Amino acid sequence: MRLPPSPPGAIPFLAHLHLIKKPFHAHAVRPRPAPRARLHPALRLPRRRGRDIPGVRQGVLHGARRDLRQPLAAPLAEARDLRRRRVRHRQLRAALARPPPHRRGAAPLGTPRRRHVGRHLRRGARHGAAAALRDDDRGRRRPRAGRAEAQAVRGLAQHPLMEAIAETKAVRPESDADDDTDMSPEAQEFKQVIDEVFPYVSSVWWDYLPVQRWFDVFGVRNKILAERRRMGDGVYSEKKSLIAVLLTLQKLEPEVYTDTMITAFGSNLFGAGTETTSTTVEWAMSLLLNNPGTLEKARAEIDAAVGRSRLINAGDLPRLGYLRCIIAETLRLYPAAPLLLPHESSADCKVGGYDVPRSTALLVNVYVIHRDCSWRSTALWEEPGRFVPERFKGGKAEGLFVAPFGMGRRKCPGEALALQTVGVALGSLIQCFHWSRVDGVDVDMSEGSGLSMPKAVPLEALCRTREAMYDVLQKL
Ligand code: HEM
Repeated sequence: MRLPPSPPGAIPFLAHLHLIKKPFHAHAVRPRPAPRARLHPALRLPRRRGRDIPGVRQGVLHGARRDLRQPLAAPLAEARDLRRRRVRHRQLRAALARPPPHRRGAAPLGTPRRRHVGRHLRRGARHGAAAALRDDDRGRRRPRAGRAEAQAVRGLAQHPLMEAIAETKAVRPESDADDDTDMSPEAQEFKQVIDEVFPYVSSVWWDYLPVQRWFDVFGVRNKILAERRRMGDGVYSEKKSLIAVLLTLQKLEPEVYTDTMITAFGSNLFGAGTETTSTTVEWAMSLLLNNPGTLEKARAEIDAAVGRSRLINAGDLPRLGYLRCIIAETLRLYPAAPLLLPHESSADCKVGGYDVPRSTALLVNVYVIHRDCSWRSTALWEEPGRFVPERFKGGKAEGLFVAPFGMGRRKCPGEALALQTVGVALGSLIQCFHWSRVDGVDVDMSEGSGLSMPKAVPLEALCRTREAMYDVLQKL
């Protein structure tokens, strides 16, 4: 068996665990691979679930891309949940859980049931995004004059999701408005849960210490149980939210669409969709603030395609090619899930010419792949560290590997909604406000650690309403 090479330094019990540094995607996976290496060396980690198989927790590079693109019914696509034991079915399984029944192997891709659900999800998402971005709501969420903080940007991106999934308002009604927050109490509560729990569930070594099976090392289990109790049994609505759609399907197939499944699916979507989307908007705004020329170009495009007499909406996005390039370039440089979700081989297989035994945990490091310039002798990305949206113009990046939403059967089901939400949120910010950096200092672009690769230093910027948009905003 030709196992991927391992770096030196493994010690008993911990294997390579002590070598892992934060943020994981940027450090642990770069133990200097040989030039043109097809696969990063594999880190060995403590045994999982008592099986005598070393966990390979590693970024897969270069040649491995082909293997990963092959029919992903392949063993690697399985991604069995690594944390099933601890984060139980009902709440807060977030993106870490097994897929809901219609996304599991039992219902093969393309079966009528899967297509049916997919169609409803997309329709529900469109409905939610459209409703959420109704002009009257958006006006209240605009950053106040002066300083805009990451929180305001997040609220803007979060709203369509909350609306699409549960018809839950993210914005406080005018009558209840106070000066501290625009968020509705439900939105605040949800945000609090995400903020509290995400740093824990994204911990890397928590997964791998056998001792955590007996002790709740970080108090995570208790936290999740407490939050589950607090959140109750889910939010139901008669309107066409995703949850309402699933409840309709429940009537047709009650054994599949159980209450438990719907509750878990709802929290999965919330968990997987909010931070990723809002983080992407925050990274994009940060990049634009550091590249004012690009910001101006995007604004000119919006002015030409949308005008100044109304706000941008989702229907405008197909005509805003440059804005879409900005989003693609942001996701290339700062993919919200830099290691995708953990995949696990369900059978022995080969990746990049190496044998990968069954039950090996495999992390695909798209962060590194997206910044790779050394595949074969041809440069993959020119100046990969630079923000150049033009590289996506006119399909120029076609054939290059960009997979911020993953690939195969476990690919992100929220991709269309995410691109729409990010597009409208970012487009509105560009269209309505003049932006500048605080004290003229470059926005700090360091990456923090966490499942959705947050910024280490939350974005703070100065904004001023554009005169040309003043009337439009006044009428909201
Ligand atoms: C910019 C925003 C987003 C990014 C970058 C993103 C990225 C990803 C990635 C990389 C995966 C794992 C794919 C893999 O392992 O191959 C994933 C899974 C998932 N995403 Fe997203 N996502 C985003 C937004 C959303 C939204 C808006 C939703 C839902 C409303 C969503 C729902 C999910 C779910 C449920 C999964 C788990 C799928 C499964 O386990 O089969 N995501 N996402």
